[in-house]
Amino acid sequence: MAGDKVHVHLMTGQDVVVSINVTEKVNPPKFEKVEDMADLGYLNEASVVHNLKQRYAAQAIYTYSGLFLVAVNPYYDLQIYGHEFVMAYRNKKRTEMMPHIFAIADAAFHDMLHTKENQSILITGESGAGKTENTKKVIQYLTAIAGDKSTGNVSSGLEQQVLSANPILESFGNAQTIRNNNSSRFGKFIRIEFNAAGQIAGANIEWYLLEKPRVTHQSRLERNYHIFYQLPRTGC
Ligand SMILES: Nc1ncnc2c1ncn2[C@@H]1O[C@H](COP(=O)(O)OP(=O)(O)OP(=O)(O)O)[C@@H](O)[C@H]1O
Repeated sequence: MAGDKVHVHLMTGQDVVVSINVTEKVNPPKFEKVEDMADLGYLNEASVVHNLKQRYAAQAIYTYSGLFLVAVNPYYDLQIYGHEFVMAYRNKKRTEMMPHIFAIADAAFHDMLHTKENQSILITGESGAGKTENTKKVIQYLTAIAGDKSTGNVSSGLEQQVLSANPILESFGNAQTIRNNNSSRFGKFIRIEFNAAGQIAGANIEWYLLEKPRVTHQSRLERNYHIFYQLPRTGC
C-alpha cells in the first residue's frame, strides 16, 4: 500500500490497515514448523508464537530454541514417553531425532560421561506449564538408561528408589489450585549421582520454599495438600 501503511489480514478474518512499523517480518514457507527456532530468518515474537502454534497443531509439543527446549503443555497423553521412545533417543545426536525432553536428558548424560563434569537441567515456566511432568520424564529417562541391562548396565535398585520418591513428595507438597490439579507448592533441587560407568550411585532431593499457609487456609476452589485427602482414604 501507499506510504508506510500495509494491509493485514487477521486470523479473525478481519482486514485492517496499519503502519508497517507495528508489523513483524514473516519468514518464508520453508521455515514452517522449524525444529529449532534459532534457524528462523526473522526471530521475532510473532514468528516464535506462529511456529510453536503450527507445531503444536501437528502434535509436536517440543521445539528447540538454540540451547533451550520449549515445551507446550498438550494436556493429554501423547504417547511419546514409552520405553520405545527412551530407546529411540538413546545415544542419538540432537539433529537425528525430533526435539524431545529425552534428547535433553540424553545429551546431559553423555556430556557428563565424556567431560566428567556435573550437568544441570533447569526446568522453568509458569504454573501448569508442565515443569513437574517434564522433570519426571528426565528422571524416567535417566533411570531407564542407567539401569538398562541390554547395554551392560546392571540395575542397582536405586533407579526404582529415585522414581518411588516422587509420589511421596507430591503427596506432601502438591495441591490442587485453580491453575493446576497437581501444582507443586515447593521448589526442588534433584541431584542424581552416577559412577564412571554411568550407573546411578545415589540421589538426593532438596526442597525449599514450601507454601506453608496452605495447611491452614486455602483459597476458594483450591485444596490442601494431597496427603490430607489420601490419609483418611487409607483409614489412617
Ligand atoms: N508433557 C505432558 N503431556 C501430557 N500432559 C501434560 C504434560 N505436561 C503437563 N501435562 C498436564 O498438565 C498438568 C500440569 O503440569 P505440571 O504439574 O507439570 O505443571 P507445573 O509447571 O509443574 O505447574 P506448577 O508450577 O503449578 O507445579 C499435569 O498434571 C498434566 O495433566
